[in-house]
Amino acid sequence: MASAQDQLKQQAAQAAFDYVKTHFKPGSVIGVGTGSTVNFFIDALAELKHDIEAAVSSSEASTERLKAQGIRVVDLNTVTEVPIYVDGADEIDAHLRMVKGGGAALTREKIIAAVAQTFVCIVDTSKQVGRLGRFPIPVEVIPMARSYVAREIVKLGGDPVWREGVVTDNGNWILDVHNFDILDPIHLEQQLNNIVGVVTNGLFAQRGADLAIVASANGVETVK
Ligand SMILES: O=C[C@H](O)[C@H](O)[C@H](O)COP(=O)(O)O
Repeated sequence: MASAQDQLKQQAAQAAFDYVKTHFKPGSVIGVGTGSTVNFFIDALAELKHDIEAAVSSSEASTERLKAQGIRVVDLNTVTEVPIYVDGADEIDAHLRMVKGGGAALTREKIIAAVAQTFVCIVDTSKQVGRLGRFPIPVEVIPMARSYVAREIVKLGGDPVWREGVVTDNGNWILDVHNFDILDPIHLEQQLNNIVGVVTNGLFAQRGADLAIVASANGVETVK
């Protein structure tokens, strides 16, 4: 039997599917993120496979799952518009700023989010926070820069831990940064990006979500 949290993830995913069904223009490309919540969304999306021109995907795992559902996946370079992007998050605040990358897909997620017109974030209520940073901030680094980047992060007040053994879809490594006291997420996002050797970081504050679909025991709520 599915856990209570999985049931909430599935409810958020189903509500996102309903949103897509209402707002999606047949023949356009949909952006699809990564993670256990998105997996429920991909499974629901199969129903629309004849209307969807194609999907762009933020990970090899999601690409495989989309293809298994009969949904074509195309290279983002062949696409100029992504009207809707659906993805999960590890944390989301009231301003719809997020922490992402628990599944190491942050860089491709940030790229699709940058292209997308509407970012729909799907979460269960456990991901809602007053202030970002309880979940460690993932930072994707070029492997040879790992130690240097870690030292620079310590100067910013964080405690980086190498996610040893994990290689991203881009061939890079992840540092998970604990104990940041995040008063200004946009500023920290920029500071982390300014460290040489950082590919990107899991703070999605400059470009947050446009819409959050949050499932809790009281039902599904849409936050704009
Ligand atoms: O890298 C992974 C992504 O940012 C996910 O969207 C995030 O980790 C949430 O995943 P889940 O839905 O499995 O909690």
